[in-house]
Amino acid sequence: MTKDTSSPSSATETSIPTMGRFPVLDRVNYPADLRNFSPEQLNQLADELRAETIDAVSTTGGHLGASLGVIELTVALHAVFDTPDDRVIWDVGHQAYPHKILTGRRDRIRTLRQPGGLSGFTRRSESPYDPFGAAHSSTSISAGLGMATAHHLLAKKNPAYRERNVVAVIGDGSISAGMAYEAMNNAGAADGAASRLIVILNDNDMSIAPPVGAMSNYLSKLMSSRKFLGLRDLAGKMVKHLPSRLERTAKRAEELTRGIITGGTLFEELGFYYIGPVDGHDMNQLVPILRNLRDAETHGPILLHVITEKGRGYRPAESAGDKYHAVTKFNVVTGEQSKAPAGPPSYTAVFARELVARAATDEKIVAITAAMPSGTGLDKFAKTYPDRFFDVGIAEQHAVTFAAGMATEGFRPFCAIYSTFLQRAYDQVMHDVALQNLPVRFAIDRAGLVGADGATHAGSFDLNYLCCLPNMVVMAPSDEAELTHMTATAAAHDSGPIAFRYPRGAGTGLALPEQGEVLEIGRGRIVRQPNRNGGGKGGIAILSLGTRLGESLKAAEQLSAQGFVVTVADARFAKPIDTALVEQLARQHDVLITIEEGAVGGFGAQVVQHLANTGLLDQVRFRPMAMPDLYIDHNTPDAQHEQAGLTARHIVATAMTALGAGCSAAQQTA
Ligand SMILES: Cc1ncc(C[n+]2csc(CCOP(=O)(O)OP(=O)(O)O)c2C)c(N)n1
Ligand SMILES: CC(=O)[C@@H](O)[C@H](O)COP(=O)(O)O
Ligand SMILES: [Mg+2]
Repeated sequence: MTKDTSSPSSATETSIPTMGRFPVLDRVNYPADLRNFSPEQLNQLADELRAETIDAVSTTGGHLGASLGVIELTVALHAVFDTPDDRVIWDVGHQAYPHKILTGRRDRIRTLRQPGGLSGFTRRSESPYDPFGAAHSSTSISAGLGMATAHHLLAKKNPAYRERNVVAVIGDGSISAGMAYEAMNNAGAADGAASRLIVILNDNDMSIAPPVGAMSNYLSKLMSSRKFLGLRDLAGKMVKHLPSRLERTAKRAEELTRGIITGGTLFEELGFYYIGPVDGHDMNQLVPILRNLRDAETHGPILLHVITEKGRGYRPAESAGDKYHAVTKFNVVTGEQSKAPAGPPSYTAVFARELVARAATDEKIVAITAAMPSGTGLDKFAKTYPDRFFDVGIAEQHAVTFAAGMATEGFRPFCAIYSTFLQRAYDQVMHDVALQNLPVRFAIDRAGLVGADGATHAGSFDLNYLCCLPNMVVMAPSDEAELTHMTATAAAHDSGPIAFRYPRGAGTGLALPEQGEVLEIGRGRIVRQPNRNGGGKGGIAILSLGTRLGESLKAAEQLSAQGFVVTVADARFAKPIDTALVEQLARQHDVLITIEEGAVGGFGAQVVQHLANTGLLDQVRFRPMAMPDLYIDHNTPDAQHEQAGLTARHIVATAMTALGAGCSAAQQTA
């Protein structure tokens, strides 16, 4: 997967360079504009929409491959369904760029993922055509069933109410998650409530990496064992009155009694009416099929299985291993993506390097990812130790409990999951790991603010949800050398669960140690010790957790240039905190600032609790700095840190304000 390292342009640059080049697309501002198009016009619209999507993403970067795979489906859905009254829900939402273009957002499509611009995912506040916001996967069927049920209740009360069609489009990768099955389990038995729910399984045989698991194998078999449904087959299968659930169950019971196995699909067994597979790029099939579904007087939940190709219609994407899942800005003609200037290795790479090195001498180390092998760096581990690497699919909950199971048998599992996606597995972390004190190692990537993916992907809450769990050890490296040490520490920590969180992107560039050292649990370090020139107490202490240490040191320089005594310490551990260090800093300084890249209630809360319990809170002006109580939108990471108030400037201001509340002469002793 390619990383987006391009610097975003301003969201106010909203020119439409392709205007005039696309005569059919130019006529469409909203879906209503295309509903009377002829089949030829719809096909041409799809071609133009594809070209427009490619052109736009070439200037912004983003999730291109998935969008290219659903161009025809997007046009067909908006041509057939009465959106936004009929609801179309895009699972994950990373494939919704063409949908955005057709739903009144073409003039802003070149602001995608840029500061102040369109989100890279669906978002309710952006458009009525986005009935459900997403970015985390596998939510669409549940949300769709909820909407369908709500409409059903309204229709029951008011016979004049038109029950809306609800279409949930979910990918073959996303349907591996438990939530999708929970939803199907519910929908398949929901009787009338799910009667206008249509699930479209967009099967492109790709996740971010090639898909894994039995479900993926099953879909491949389903695909290869059946030819594409043509219109003639469909005529037989789809009549105006689709068989009711009761009729289907009766037919199935009768067939089973007679010993006939009709090859019913898993979806049929779950109570869905399965239609497919269908060529998802053939508009001339898609439109009549969708019309038929729309017009059917009764139907139960339906699963329409469409086969598509990720990256379709753009050769560089079609031939790329990752199908251009996520790209930087690129040259449309060559497909060449802009490269980040050579810089220090990413935190992800540093973690992977140390884990691979540790695994060489420790055969109990195993590594687990939930469908993010390249994003977590575990693809490197997989290459070296394929037997000890497990990609469990988009299934974070399962990943955690699977790791717990391995830990019970004496293995040393490293569960590498992005902070935001680990939220999915919280009960598993608590109930299956922490409560049983099992030594699962959580390598938590993308901690803190992540840039263009925005609030849905920010790793804001892991410190909060982990630090409150008994038995859990929580670390955060301040640089990549520290990450090496923490990886080693986690490997050596057999007495219970341990987590370490690190950010997206490049490290500081410092030389890496040959090998990580095992750190003493709960011990921080002082990294800047002021010269008190024989003076005693006073000044400012900054206790930083994680990679805000650089900003803390900058702030210290600025404050000491103004004559203040400043100590800077690297907490290393958010839990257990280094109580001796905290007490020392509180006793020796007038102001104690903590800083962390996480929501209020994480590391700072641990420190304040200790200060309060020891009475030290009454003796020091304590100022915890954490993220503000809001969701920070997509932007450059620097701008996000600025908005979060977590830069050197903010630390200085915090210190000055605290000092202004009663600055003593002792503080000026530097
Ligand atoms: C809960 C969760 N875990 C992981 C991800 C990261 N992720 C985003 S898209 C994606 C692959 C989705 O595959 P699929 O549904 O088949 O869609 P495609 O990209 O193939 O169109 C993954 C793993 C996520 N968004 N949400
Ligand atoms: C859509 C999605 O969830 C992923 O593709 C995500 O955008 C990856 O983020 P990174 O680029 O940080 O790996
Ligand atoms: Mg897919």
